[in-house]
Amino acid sequence: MAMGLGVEAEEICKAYQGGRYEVRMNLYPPCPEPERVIGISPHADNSGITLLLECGNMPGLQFLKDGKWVTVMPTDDVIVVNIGQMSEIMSNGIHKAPDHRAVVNRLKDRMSIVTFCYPDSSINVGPAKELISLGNPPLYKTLTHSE
Ligand SMILES: O=C(O)CCC(=O)C(=O)O
Ligand SMILES: [Fe+2]
Repeated sequence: MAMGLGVEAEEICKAYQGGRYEVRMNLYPPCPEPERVIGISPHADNSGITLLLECGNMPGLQFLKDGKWVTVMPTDDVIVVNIGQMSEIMSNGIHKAPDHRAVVNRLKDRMSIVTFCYPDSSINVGPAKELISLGNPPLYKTLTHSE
């Protein structure tokens, strides 16, 4: 990601050296009235990146794209990599932390295993200095992950 942005990788890596990984397992039981229920409400992750495994070939994960919910079809041996808000800040908005949600279905259980990669909670994270110039002001505050 640093290479793609043309910024110093060391700065970004430093923030993750004392970082934290959090694993969450979500289980969505089948629901007789799925259209009246939401599995996880729309949100953006506050991680740096999120690694998401959809288990059991049951779709449910949706991302908001151009105002429409788009389903991510589970694919064998594939991990979905999602951008979190801390990366949106570091990239000064070039990488977006997209809104997503999970819906339920009436047929069977769905499970996802999600790993959130967080920067060091006490390190200051702000837009990378290489991305800031007179014409490109910082669009985000510099803050720590706990803030
Ligand atoms: O279960 C899913 O596919 C989405 C889970 C999710 O977005 C989350 O745990 O933050
Ligand atoms: Fe999420």
